[in-house]
Amino acid sequence: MRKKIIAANWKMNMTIGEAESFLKDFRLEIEEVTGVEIVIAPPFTALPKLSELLGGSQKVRLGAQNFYFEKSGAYTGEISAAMLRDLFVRYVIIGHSERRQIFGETDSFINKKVLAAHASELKPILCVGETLEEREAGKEKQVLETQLRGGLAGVSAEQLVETVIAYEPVWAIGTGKTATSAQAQDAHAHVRAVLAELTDAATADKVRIQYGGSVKPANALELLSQPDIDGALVGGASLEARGFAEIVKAGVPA
Ligand SMILES: O=C(CO)COP(=O)(O)O
Repeated sequence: MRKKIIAANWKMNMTIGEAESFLKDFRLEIEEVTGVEIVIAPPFTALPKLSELLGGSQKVRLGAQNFYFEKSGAYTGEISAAMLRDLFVRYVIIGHSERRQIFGETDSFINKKVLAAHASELKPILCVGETLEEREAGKEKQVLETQLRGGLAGVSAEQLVETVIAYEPVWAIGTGKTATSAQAQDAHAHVRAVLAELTDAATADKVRIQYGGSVKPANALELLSQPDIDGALVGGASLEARGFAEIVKAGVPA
């Protein structure tokens, strides 16, 4: 069985002080929780403090929201995989729709990051998802397939098992509109079918596929009960310790 993975994507929120106080409250809330993997992806500035406070905790892993695929050099404003590894970061979010839309990231650029992450022992959380126009035109499956094939080009079966896919329909991000559990399950099953085509069914069966887009304590259990939904990538609702802890608890095996 795939262990659920619940990740907080704090986006451009949380000062160091706010992150510290979140972690203090959150750890109390999840003291009894087992059987679920928890990831927090704060802004870069809060990573050193959280890394120090977590001290290599197995219970809460650190993620980054971005990085650049080159090893070092003249890339003003960028952060490398080795810099993240210095802070014991395990996961990195790649290809979030905000990076695709606002910062113009393409599938081939995203693919370079996925390959560089694996080469540096960072586990990618590769985000895919269609816009409202694409869904209304009935193209969502085609869009997912293009993003997956492009983003995962050259990724081996062993690496795919260490990759998390996040299905985030763009129309559900920050809008309060969640995909219904049936819509999400349908998309996740399609993602898994594409992964099976890229490798084989046994490999695809091991890959964890998160849902993201207005996940809240009130809808987490229903979403996480679907057969192909193996976790959540949570934005807004991950900024509050108790609410995020409730979502984490929805991922604990029954
Ligand atoms: O983009 C998301 C997580 O990466 C989802 O954001 P919201 O949970 O705020 O809709």
